[in-house]
Amino acid sequence: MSQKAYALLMFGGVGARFGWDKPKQFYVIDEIRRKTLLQFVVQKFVDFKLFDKIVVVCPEKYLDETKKLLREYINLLDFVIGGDTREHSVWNGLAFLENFASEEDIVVIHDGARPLVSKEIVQKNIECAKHYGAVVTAINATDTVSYSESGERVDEIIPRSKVFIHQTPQTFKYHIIKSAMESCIEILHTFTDEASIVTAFGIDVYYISGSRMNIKVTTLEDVIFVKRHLNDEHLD
Ligand SMILES: C[C@](O)(CO)[C@H](O)COP(=O)(O)O
Repeated sequence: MSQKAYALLMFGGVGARFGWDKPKQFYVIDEIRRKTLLQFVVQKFVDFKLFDKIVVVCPEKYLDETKKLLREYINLLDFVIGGDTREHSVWNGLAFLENFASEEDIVVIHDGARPLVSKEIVQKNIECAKHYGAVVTAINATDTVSYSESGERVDEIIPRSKVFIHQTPQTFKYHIIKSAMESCIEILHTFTDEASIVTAFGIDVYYISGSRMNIKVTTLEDVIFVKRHLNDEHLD
């Protein structure tokens, strides 16, 4: 039986930390091709040609604008309204997939705010999730990392070789992510990613090597980094 692959592209947030009057997905990050973050990421996932379905999760308030910007690919996409937190948005995406997905199908969850992810990383996620059931893209910490209860002074140094920074995609067999989220539905808001939920559910999550280029656009400085990279790429 061939396993299908579904992408959940998370544009559910309103970008409070971004400091702009609209959510960051509407910011033009590719000035040469005049593409917003939203258009850039969706086009990338469409071009990968790895998915049976691509689901765009976005805030209700911006659904019309999102659809308008993506009209070029509208027949290739499905749209789901996000929830109050990231994990509620993912849950809404999974609930939508219930109509299509089989237990063993693969769900690739990706932050809409990570435009520089490569096809290789996404492919590796799908391959490894077929084998392991649950994988997270991650990189090693290269700075020294400490733990602090108060946030004012260092309590403990954590050996950095043992610290992994989670990125996306995070990829799972449908039944694993669905059962894991169901099991903690009341406390979804306490989690910041899906790997944490699946780990809390007692299922092993395996690392896929990420990339330092796969940054999450959180602030306007991050946008400058991405824009510069895309401009350089265009000049090459
Ligand atoms: C999922 C994530 O990218 C893993 O590092 C991160 O937790 C997303 O955080 P955000 O608060 O949705 O930006």
